[in-house]
Amino acid sequence: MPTTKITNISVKDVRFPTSRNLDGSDAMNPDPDYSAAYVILETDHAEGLQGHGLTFTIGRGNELCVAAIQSLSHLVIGKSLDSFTSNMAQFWRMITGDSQLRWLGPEKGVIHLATGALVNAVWDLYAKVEQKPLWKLLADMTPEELVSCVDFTYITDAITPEEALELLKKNAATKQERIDYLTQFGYPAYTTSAGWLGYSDEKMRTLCRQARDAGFKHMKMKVGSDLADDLRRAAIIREEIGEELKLMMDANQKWDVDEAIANMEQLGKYNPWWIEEPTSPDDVLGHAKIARAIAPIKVATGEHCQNRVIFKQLMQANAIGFCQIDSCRIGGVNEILGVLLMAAKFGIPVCPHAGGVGLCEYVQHLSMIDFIAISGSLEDRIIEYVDHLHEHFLDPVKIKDGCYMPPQLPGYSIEMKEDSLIDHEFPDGIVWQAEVLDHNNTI
Ligand SMILES: C[C@H](O)[C@@H](O)[C@@H](O)[C@H](O)C(=O)O
Ligand SMILES: [Mg+2]
Repeated sequence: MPTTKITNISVKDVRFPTSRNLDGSDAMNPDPDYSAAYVILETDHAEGLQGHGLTFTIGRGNELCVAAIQSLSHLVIGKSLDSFTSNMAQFWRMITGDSQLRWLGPEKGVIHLATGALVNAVWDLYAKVEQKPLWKLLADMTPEELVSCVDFTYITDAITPEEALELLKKNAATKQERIDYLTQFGYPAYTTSAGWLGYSDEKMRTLCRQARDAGFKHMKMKVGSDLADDLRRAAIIREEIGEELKLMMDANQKWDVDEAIANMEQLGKYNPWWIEEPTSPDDVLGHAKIARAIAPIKVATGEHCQNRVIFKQLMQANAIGFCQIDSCRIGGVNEILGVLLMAAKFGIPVCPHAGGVGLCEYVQHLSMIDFIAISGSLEDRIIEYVDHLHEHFLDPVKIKDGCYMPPQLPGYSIEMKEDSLIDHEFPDGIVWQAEVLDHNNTI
């Protein structure tokens, strides 16, 4: 088969005016405009295949990610896909190892968000060329092949390639059973759609009822603005969902460590399963202190965890009960696989961060490969689901009875419709031009 060459890259600043309805609002982020720094890898493939990837932001600053992706583009333009896929760990080290760009991180912040978009676009292209959805491409790899995708630099004190191999080999013989299970029942999801901070009590009640009727067994609410308000809203949600559904709380980094402990003492009355991002995402020891103080309520974090090293420390310090990988905050599929392997070794369930734009489409593949080949378990594992913006994707997620059904089309499910990309391009797309008109009319 002829090799596929990456001939060019285009990068787009795509934004959705979600702040209009306060969708996605939380205590730290009251007015997010869900956005994507969106990459298209052009190729010379006979069927015109392209690789698509994005990194998620909440509006202003998306242009910085676009610029960072452009700065990385020389690392892939003119190269063949085979030269990457023949040694995926080396590919990832090459992308994160440009000595001048590395200075901007290393492996954190805007440059790492950009890495996530670019690396994921390469995986999307790889899966399309192989004509498999990404989860299946990974599921069909031997344990040796899967381990060879991971850069173990800085994590060998937590897991070595040999240990990873052993772990994967244990699950290899029974992979098909779990694929069959997913095909029949799907992967369990939880919803955050009802619990955004900016929603009225009435809207929250209606959405709670709808979510319950749709078969969800877990729901997440936002906390962290005002304790009295959090307690009042938690009481309303419990009234609507009853005691048997699991309730999770998300403070989006609002609290100091001791404040988190004190507040959770009171919110504990509503029996939360986890408290998410109780404090700064960089405060490993702070998370550990909170975890010790509020047990059996668990601590969850990860959507702002900057790389595998911080995930490693959170696990080593017994600071988290749930690991919330984010598909494009860290450096894409390769780095995520390293985190999934560490989580499996430490026995910590992975419940990915999703929602935003495209994150549900992405993470379903990651949880599925975790179940099929890595942890081999569904116990205490659920994928976040938010009911926004799926209509913009060519292969949107399919939810059945509160579960994600395995995607079937080749790729990483992240390709957006052409019209959506054009209409939402910032600032010239018609959606943003209409926003400017609205704004001028109201002043
Ligand atoms: C600004 C965003 O909507 C966040 O609130 C969201 O990602 C959230 O933390 C989540 O866990 O879904
Ligand atoms: Mg969160």
